[in-house]
Amino acid sequence: MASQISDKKRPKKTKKRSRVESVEFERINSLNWNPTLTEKDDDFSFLIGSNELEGGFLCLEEIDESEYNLGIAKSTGGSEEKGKTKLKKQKVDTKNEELNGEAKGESKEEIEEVGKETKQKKKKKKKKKKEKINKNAVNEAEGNEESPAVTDGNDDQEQDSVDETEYYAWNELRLHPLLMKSIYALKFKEPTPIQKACIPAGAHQGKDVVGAAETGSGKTLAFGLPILQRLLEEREKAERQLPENGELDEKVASAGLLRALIITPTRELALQVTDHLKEAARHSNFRVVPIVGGMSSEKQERLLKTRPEIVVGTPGRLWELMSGGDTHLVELHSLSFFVLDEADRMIENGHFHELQSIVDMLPMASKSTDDDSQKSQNCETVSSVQRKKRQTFVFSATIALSADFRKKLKRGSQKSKANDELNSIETLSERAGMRADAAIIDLTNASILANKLEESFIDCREEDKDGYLYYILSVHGQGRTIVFCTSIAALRHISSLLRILGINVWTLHAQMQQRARLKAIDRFRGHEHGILIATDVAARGLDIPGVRTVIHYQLPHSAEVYVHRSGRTARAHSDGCSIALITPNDTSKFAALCKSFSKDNFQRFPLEMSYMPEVMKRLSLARQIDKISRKDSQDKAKKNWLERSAELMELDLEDNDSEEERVNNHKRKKATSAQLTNLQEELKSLLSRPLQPKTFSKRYLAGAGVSPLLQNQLEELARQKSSNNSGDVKGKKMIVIGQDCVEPLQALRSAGPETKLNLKDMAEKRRDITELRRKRKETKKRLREQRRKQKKKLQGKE
Ligand SMILES: Nc1ncnc2c1ncn2[C@@H]1O[C@H](COP(=O)(O)OP(=O)(O)OP(=O)(O)O)[C@@H](O)[C@H]1O
Repeated sequence: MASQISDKKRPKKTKKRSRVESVEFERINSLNWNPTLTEKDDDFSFLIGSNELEGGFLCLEEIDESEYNLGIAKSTGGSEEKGKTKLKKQKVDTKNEELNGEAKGESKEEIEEVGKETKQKKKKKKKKKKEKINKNAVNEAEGNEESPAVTDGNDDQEQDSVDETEYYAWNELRLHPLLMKSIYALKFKEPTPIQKACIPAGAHQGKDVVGAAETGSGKTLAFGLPILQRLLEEREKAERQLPENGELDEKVASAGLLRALIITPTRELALQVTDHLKEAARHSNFRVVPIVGGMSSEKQERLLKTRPEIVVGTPGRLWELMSGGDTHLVELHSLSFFVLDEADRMIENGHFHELQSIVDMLPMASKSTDDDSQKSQNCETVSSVQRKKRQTFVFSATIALSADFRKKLKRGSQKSKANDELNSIETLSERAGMRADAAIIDLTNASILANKLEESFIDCREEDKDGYLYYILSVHGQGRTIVFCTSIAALRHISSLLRILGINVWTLHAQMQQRARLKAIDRFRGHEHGILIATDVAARGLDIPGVRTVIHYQLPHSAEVYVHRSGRTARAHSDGCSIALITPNDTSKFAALCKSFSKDNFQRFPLEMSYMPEVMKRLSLARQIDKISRKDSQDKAKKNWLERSAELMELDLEDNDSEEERVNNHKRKKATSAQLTNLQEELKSLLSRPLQPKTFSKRYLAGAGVSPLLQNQLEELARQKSSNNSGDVKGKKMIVIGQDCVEPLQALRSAGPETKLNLKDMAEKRRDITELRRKRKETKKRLREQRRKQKKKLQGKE
């Protein structure tokens, strides 16, 4: 009886405890940054810059937030506690059941039976949970559902199945258990080298960090985990200092403050970093919100009203809201972390205006000068005690390309903000308040490029580029491929050609509306063998798993962009390859690129030239179709424009053509249309066959584009045929050799060393040729001079 009474009481106690915990969490959540967490109290000033790098020319079209996981986060507070309470309740219930069993005098067998049932139930629950996770993953991949920043309590059960010993490599980094839980969920068995190096400095020593490491090496978590770690430590410290009466100091209990501001150069990157941090913060209740152009300011303001601790944004929209006086964004006194991701991109020409303005909004760290107080006028006035020491993190894969950068940082020169332009990475870091003792972690190797990246090139004439591109995509079209162009015109040209050739491609460039940009990425991400044709807007930061190949259709203007473009493949622990299409005009640019990566050898991409006649035949048809279609749409657009203009001016358009001209026009149109139909049909028939090398024998069905399914069907057909003609006559037998679409990396690896091109040799040859030309020129000059003198002599004699 006594036990029955206590059973009834226990759940109530749990509820009460959970309520207390929830209040505590709210209080801790609202606490300010604890300045004692940093090691020293040195003065530092903060100057940062940002700029809307991609957004200036885009329409600020509204996008459906929920579609892209940008919905206003529901208050996550409490779900963790709920989970815990639920779990505790389960434990209590199980205990009670056991106790009940004993109290009721049930036999051991009966108790065991109950135990078995509970186990079975647990198993079923686990299975359901697994199914749910899979479903969520699919939904997320399709962009259907918002991914929760915080999981439900069931994660506790999931964690039970984690073998923590597999994650021992993380132990030395002493991360908070809630962060480790996220790492288990992410299945990151060990920290990447940049994470290993940055976490102790950023999280435990409270240092500023300049981090440079190859593309895809996990830099986001290298700054993300220290931020979350310190916020969690701070929260726990405050929890320990909770006044005994449990009453909250009203000032301290003010709603969530902005603690970390992360600036990225592109919108897509901001959204990606947000997602990544949400995953890492899923157990710790911190809210991460993206603030980017391309969605309505009102919606962003609504997002900010939820008072997220971490904001990730692009400079343009951030500055727009800050200068508009958004309360959450201007309360910068609470800011403890300022991050510049892809920092070197931030300072590129014409992009730093907003960045500079944001920097100037940041209150100075601890010096309370007149200037400071003036600078922070726009911010909420706070006591000097509340002034926080900010940590500054500056990250990129290509920082180290700025030769003097490290030297200057080590000198610790700290210039004033006044009159400084944010035109170099050095100035940017100084203005961002980088302290002299900042940890400078440069893990880039001499070549800067990702370790597992294999690079290659194809040297070709300008007019053959399209053919080689089509060849690579159809003969080696395995895995995801990104084709980079420097101009939107080139992007439009090749995407149109490839579509005519029956290759499905998605495009991404800065003149697209934001919705379309995100959709293109989503679709590309969702297709195992997808092809994305992109400008350099996609060069930085985009983390799409399974990108196997990067093709440089046009060479980029700088070595940095080449590194970032190529870095879309060979990310994390995967490998990948890049192929650059080099025309004679590009050779010197390419040689300069190789020089900046300290590379002598570059591999030539292996080509099976017997495919090329067929490739060129198809391409020629596609070009003709493209030309006719373009002309047609241009004519239509011109006609529409004329009609619209006339309508606006209330004028009547007169047709001045004579009858004869009209008839001729009509005939021309008809002929063009017939020509178009013929070309399309011809191409269709070519495309219906697999792309075959010239040496193709009718007895063998082979070629690129034979899918495994088609190959199976054809093999089956061949078997049927041969069994029907059991008295097989020579020549009638058909053999199917499916062209196993070999992915470019595989082709490159099996190509052998003879395809290597020695750039040193190339450079020497070029030097020899230049020298030869110079000598020839000099000889010519000398001969001309001699002839002139002889002529003069002869004239003098006469
Ligand atoms: N410790 C880890 N173990 C395995 N994978 C990881 C780890 N940390 C991060 N990753 C994964 O590696 C991929 C690349 O990470 P991230 O985007 O942070 O790289 P990055 O260095 O910022 O690249 P970039 O320079 O191109 O922006 C991501 O998919 C991320 O989930």
